[in-house]
Amino acid sequence: MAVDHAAAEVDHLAAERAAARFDVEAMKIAWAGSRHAVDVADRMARLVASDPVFRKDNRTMLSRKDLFKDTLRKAAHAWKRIVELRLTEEEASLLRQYVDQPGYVDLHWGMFVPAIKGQGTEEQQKKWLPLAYKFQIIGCYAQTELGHGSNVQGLETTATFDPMTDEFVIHSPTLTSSKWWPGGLGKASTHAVVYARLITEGKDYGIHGFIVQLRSLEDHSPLPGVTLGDIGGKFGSGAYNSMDNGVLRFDHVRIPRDQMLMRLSQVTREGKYVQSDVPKQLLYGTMVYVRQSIVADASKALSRAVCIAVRYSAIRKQFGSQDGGPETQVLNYRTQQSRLFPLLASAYAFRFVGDWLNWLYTDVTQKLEVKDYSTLQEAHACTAGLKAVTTSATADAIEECRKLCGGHGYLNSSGLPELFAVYVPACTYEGDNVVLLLQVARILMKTVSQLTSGKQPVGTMAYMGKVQHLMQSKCAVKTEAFEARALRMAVNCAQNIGQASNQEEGFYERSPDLLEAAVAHIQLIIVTKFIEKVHQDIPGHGVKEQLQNLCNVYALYTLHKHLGDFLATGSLTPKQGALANEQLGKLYAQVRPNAVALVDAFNYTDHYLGSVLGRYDGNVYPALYEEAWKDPLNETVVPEGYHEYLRPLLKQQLKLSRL
Ligand SMILES: CCCCCCCCCC/C=C\CCCCCCCC(=O)SCCNC(=O)CCNC(=O)[C@H](O)C(C)(C)COP(=O)(O)OP(=O)(O)OC[C@H]1O[C@@H](n2cnc3c(N)ncnc32)[C@H](O)[C@@H]1OP(=O)(O)O
Ligand SMILES: Cc1cc2nc3c(=O)[nH]c(=O)nc-3n(C[C@H](O)[C@H](O)[C@H](O)COP(=O)(O)OP(=O)(O)OC[C@H]3O[C@@H](n4cnc5c(N)ncnc54)[C@H](O)[C@@H]3O)c2cc1C
Repeated sequence: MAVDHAAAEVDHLAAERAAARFDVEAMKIAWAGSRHAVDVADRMARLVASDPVFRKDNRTMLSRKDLFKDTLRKAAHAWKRIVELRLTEEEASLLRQYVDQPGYVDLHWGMFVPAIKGQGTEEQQKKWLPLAYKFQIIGCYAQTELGHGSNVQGLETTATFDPMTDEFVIHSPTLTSSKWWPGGLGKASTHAVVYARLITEGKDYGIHGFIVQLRSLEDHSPLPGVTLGDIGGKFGSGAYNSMDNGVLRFDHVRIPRDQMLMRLSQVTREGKYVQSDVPKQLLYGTMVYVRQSIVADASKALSRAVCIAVRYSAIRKQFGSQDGGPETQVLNYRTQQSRLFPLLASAYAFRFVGDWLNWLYTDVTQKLEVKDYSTLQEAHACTAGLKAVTTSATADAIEECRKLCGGHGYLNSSGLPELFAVYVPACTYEGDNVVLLLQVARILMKTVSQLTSGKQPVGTMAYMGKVQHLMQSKCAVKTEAFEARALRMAVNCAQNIGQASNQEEGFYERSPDLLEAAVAHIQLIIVTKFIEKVHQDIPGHGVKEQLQNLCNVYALYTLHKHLGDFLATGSLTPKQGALANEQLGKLYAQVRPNAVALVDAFNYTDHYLGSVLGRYDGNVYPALYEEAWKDPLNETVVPEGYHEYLRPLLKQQLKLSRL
C-alpha cells in the first residue's frame, strides 16, 4: 500500500510541537523582549505577508533590472502603507525588515539620517531631517572609495574651502578617489553624506562629512560635475543585487559652506578651522550605530537559517529501518544535533547580547549628550568586536544550515542560498571583521599596559582587573575559565609585543595572535551576557530551563571549539575539557525534544522565512515539487535552443551511427 509521506511529514511537526516541555508563547516574549514586541512584530509580519506586492518567491528568477525595479516598487508601496496606516517608527522599521529586500531605504534610514543626526548641528538637522523624513530627498552614505575602505584616514576626495564664494569645492582628484560601494548611490539617491578631506587656508584637516546633492529633484539627472552609476552585479542570484551600490566622481562640484556637517568642527566664513571640544572619533559615530544594529541583525539572520534547518531536519528521514518501517528523522542523529544545536544556541546568545549592546549604545549616547565621553572606547570596542564575531559566526552558520539540509538546501527554494548571499557581505561592510578585531586588540593591549599603573579597567574589561587571581587560578567555574583564557591570551600578546624593538612592529608581528585574543574577549562578553539573561526573572513554564540549557550549550560548545586556547593558557585541564564535551552531549539530548518549539518561538511567518523546507506546516515535499514547476526553464516542455543546438547534434549522431 502506498504511504502518503506528505501527510506523515505534516504530522511529524505537530508531534514535535506536542512534545515540547515549555510554554512557546512565553518563549516568544523572552525572545522578542516583551509582549508588546511580539504583538507589533507579528502584526507587521502578517501585514507584509498578506500583501501581494511584497511577494518574493520569484525574486531569484528576475533579471537585475527587473529586480531593481521590483525593489523600487516595494519601497514605494511600503512607504505608502506606512503613511496610510500612520505607522509608528517602531512599526515602520519592522515593516521594512519583513519586506526583506535590501534597497536604498536601508541606507537612507540606516546611515544618511543617523549621520545628519550625529554630526549635524541643530540648525542643519532642522533643515535636512524633515526633508529626509518625508522622502523629499533620498540619501546615502558615501565614504568608501575605490582605493580605500578600511583606512578611512586614507580617503582622497577633497573638499576645499573657497572663501571668495563661501563654498566648498568637492573633487575626486584620482581614479582611486572615486566613491565606490555606497548602497543606494547607484540609481536612487538624490543626496549623499560624502566623506572628504577638508582643506582650508592651504591646510589638510583630514576627513569630514558633507551633504552633497547628486541628482536633480526635477528629473533625477546627475547635477553638473557629478558622474555616477551602479558598480555592477554581486554574489548570488537575487540577493544583494536588489541594491544599487554605486560609483561617484566629482569634478569641482560646489556646495554652500553650511553643508559641511559642523557639530564636531566648523569652518568660519573667513575659512578658519575650529575644532569643537568633542573627541574627533565622533566622526565615526554613524559606524558605531550601524555596527550595533548589525549585531541585532545577526541573530535575525541566524535564527531564520536555524529555523529552516531544524524544521526540515524533523521532517527529513534517512536510514534506520531494516524492514520497511519508518526511517529515522535526521534530527535524531547525534552528528546532526552536534552541528545544529550550537547554532540554535548561538541565535539566542546573539539575540541577548544584541539587546545588551543596544542598551550600551543608548547609554553611551545619553552620556555624550552631557559631554561625558568616558564610555566611548567601550562602545567602540564592543560594537566593533561583537559585529565581527557575530557576523562571521552567522555567515558560517547559514552555510552550515544549508549543508544540514542536504541536497535540497542547495535549491533557491530552500531560501538558504539567498540568505547566505545577502548576509555574507556583513563580514566586510561596516568594517572588515579582521580590521575591527584588531581595533579591539589595540584596546586590550592598552588596557593590559595600564594594569601595572594601577588603573582599574571598567565595563566589559573589568575582569582584567582581577589579573593576580586570573593568572594563577585553576578555574572551576565556567565564566572564570573564559576570563582566564581571554586575559592570559591578551597578557601573552602584550609580553611578546614588549619584546619587539618597537610597539608598532610588535603589534604587526603578533597580529594573528592578537585576533585570537580579541575573539576570546568578545566570546567572554557573549557568554557573560547570556548568563546574566538567564539569571533574570523569566516567566513561563519551562522557559528559564530551556534558556539555561541553551546558554550551557553555547558556552560549552565555544569552549570545545577553542579547547586549544583553554589548554594552552592553562585555563582548563585536559580532563576538564573532556568533561565539558561529555556534558555537551547530554545537553543536546535535552534540547532535542524542544528543538522545533524553540525555533517556533522566533515567530516567523512563512513569507519572512522564504523557504519551502522551513514551512510551519511541514508540508515540504509537495511544496518542493510545486516550486520546481515555477522555474522559467519549465515554461516550455521543449527548451529554447533545442532547434539550434540539441536537434542538430542529435541528428548528427544519428547519421553517424547509421554509417
Ligand atoms: C544601514 C542599516 C544597517 C542595518 C543593518 C542591518 C542589516 C540589514 C540587512 C542587510 C540589508 C541592507 C543593509 C546594508 C547595510 C550596509 C551598510 C554598509 C555601510 C558601510 O559599509 S559604510 C563604510 C564603513 N566603513 C568602515 O567601517 C571603515 C572601517 N574603518 C574604520 O572604522 C577606521 O578606519 C579604523 C579601522 C577604526 C581606524 O581608524 P583611524 O585610522 O582613524 O584610527 P586609529 O586606529 O588610529 O584609532 C584612533 C583612535 O580612535 C579610536 N576609534 C577608532 N574608531 C572609533 C570609533 N568608531 N568610535 C570611537 N573611537 C574610535 C581608536 O580606538 C583610537 O583610540 P586611541 O587614540 O587609541 O584612544
Ligand atoms: C555589500 C556592501 C555594501 C557596502 N555599503 C557601503 C556603503 O553604503 N557606504 C560606504 O561608504 N561603503 C560601503 N561598503 C564598503 C565597505 O565598508 C568596505 O568594503 C569595508 O569597509 C572594507 O573595506 P575594503 O573594501 O577597503 O577592504 P580592504 O581593507 O581592502 O580589505 C582587503 C583585505 O585586507 C585586509 N586588511 C585590510 N587592512 C588590514 C590591516 N590593517 N591589517 C590586517 N589586514 C588588513 C582585510 O582583512 C581583507 O582581508 C559596502 C561594502 C559592501 C561589500
